[in-house]
Amino acid sequence: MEKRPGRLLLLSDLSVRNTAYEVSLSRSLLTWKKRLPSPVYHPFKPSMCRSVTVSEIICVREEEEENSSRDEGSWRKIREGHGRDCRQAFTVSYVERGRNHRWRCAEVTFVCPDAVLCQRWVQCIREQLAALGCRPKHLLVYINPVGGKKRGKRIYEQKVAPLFARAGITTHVIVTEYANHARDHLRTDAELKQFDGVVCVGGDGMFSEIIHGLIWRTQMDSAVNPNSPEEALQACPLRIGIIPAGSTDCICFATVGANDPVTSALHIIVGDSQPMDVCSVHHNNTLLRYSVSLLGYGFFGDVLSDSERKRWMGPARYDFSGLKMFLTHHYYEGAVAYLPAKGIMGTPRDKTRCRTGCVVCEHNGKVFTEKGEKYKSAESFDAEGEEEWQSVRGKFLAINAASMSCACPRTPKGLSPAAHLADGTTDLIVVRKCSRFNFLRHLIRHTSKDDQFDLGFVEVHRVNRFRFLPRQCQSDSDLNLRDAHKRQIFGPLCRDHPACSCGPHYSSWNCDGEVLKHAAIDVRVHCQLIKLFARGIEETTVFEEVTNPCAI
Ligand SMILES: Nc1ncnc2c1ncn2[C@@H]1O[C@H](COP(=O)(O)OP(=O)(O)OP(=O)(O)O)[C@@H](O)[C@H]1O
Repeated sequence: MEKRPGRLLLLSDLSVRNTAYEVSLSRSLLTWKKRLPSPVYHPFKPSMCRSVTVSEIICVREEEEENSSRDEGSWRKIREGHGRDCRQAFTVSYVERGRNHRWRCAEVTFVCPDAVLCQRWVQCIREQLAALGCRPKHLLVYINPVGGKKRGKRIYEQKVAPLFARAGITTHVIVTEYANHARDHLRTDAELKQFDGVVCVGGDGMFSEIIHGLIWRTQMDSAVNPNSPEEALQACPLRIGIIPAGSTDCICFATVGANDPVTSALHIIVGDSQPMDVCSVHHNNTLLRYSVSLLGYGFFGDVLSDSERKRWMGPARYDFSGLKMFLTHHYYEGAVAYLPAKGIMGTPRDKTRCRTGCVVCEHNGKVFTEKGEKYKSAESFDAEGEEEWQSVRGKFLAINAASMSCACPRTPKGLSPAAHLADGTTDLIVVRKCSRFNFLRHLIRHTSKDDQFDLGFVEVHRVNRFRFLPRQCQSDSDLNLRDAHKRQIFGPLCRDHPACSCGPHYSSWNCDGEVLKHAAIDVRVHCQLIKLFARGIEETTVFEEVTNPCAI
């Protein structure tokens, strides 16, 4: 109903840079059309007609137009006609889409024939913005001053704070003083009721701190035990914004489509909301960590552990450790048990991609909300779920669980191209022991059009939950990977021959870039546990980018 052209709230002849425009406002759109001297219609000429959705207007402000040289001509006539300068103008700041999912704050100033009309326009636009309801007014901001190139504070002060101020958002800013400062503050001290959202300025490590603090706090406030893998966790009420300022900003890239502070700030201002699944990772009824992107054992676990020891190399350490781990070709024995996701839309090998307004996430989100009640108690979960567990045993080069596509500039398709941000599942990818050549084929396919899962030694399953137990882990509670790493120091050259008893028995789990200290883990997906100030990656059409056509 709202988008019908008949529901115009205002329609006036105003001028933009001395040119006459017909300007209209409905509940959903602000449109300005050039008044043409000839009736010839030019639908593809960008300057003919512009429109911006009201939900993407950042703010409106009144201007007292000054009589500058560029404003000569028609303006002077108005003044002469009225005997005094009564012109009024208002400026609308709005979101303008650039290339590669980047957003910018654009402005257009409309000059009105009189002050009363100007005030009517300003008031009407403000009323529409106030009615949106989803926009944050007060935010809690954590800045990591040492993340990435140590530019977090400057990025926030120069690029983000002025936009928040313009949009009328107030903030409480905390510059962190030590690792886990933000997490601990959120867990205990933060007065969360005061805020409409939490913003982190930093990289993936900083985002991880925020979700660990927020999820923990939400469970404490709801009397849910986060250490029990059987408990259905309570969804966090506050949305999280990420201003990318780290050396790895994968979560921001996956949810916004760009690593750009201004784009992220604008998604926060317009009050976007993107739900996201979170995996809880437990060991022996103790919570180890939460994960939103990748859990990797074997290859990706080894690359992370090795690269952590080579931090002095900078970002090149990932390439170095990746090559080293490919050449050493470790494999590990163990068993994976998993619960396949049932009754859902989508498979890990279909062609769908998780994009803004994803129907798979919406459908599966509903399915899991309805199923949620059944999983609330351990008894009902076991009784119903036990017979559906399936398992894979053997020797593996890699076991990965991708809760999102994990696309990044290095692997544009991602580890699991069809994985979804908020469908309540994770894609469990099992790469069995194979030759180096075959493993290379699998890795290379991440960067080509070929299906990386279409290989005999690779399995992929969309699951709700999985458990991993490494071989020789009879009493897994004692398994401490620090001992396994010590062994690696003494036997780095002979990995493929267990007979030498010099190869490592265990790899370690890479949990969103952090090394887990236990190999035996129990992972459960919590559907849409958190929400971000984002909207997923938008499908862009050439038409939209070039013309911004008028929608009325
Ligand atoms: N004031 C601080 N001093 C030291 N460490 C901090 C501080 N604030 C946050 N941290 C920690 O810094 C780590 C890295 O932060 P962040 O993710 O923002 O940057 P990054 O450069 O992308 O990191 P990395 O490359 O290590 O993933 C986080 O794990 C966080 O816990």
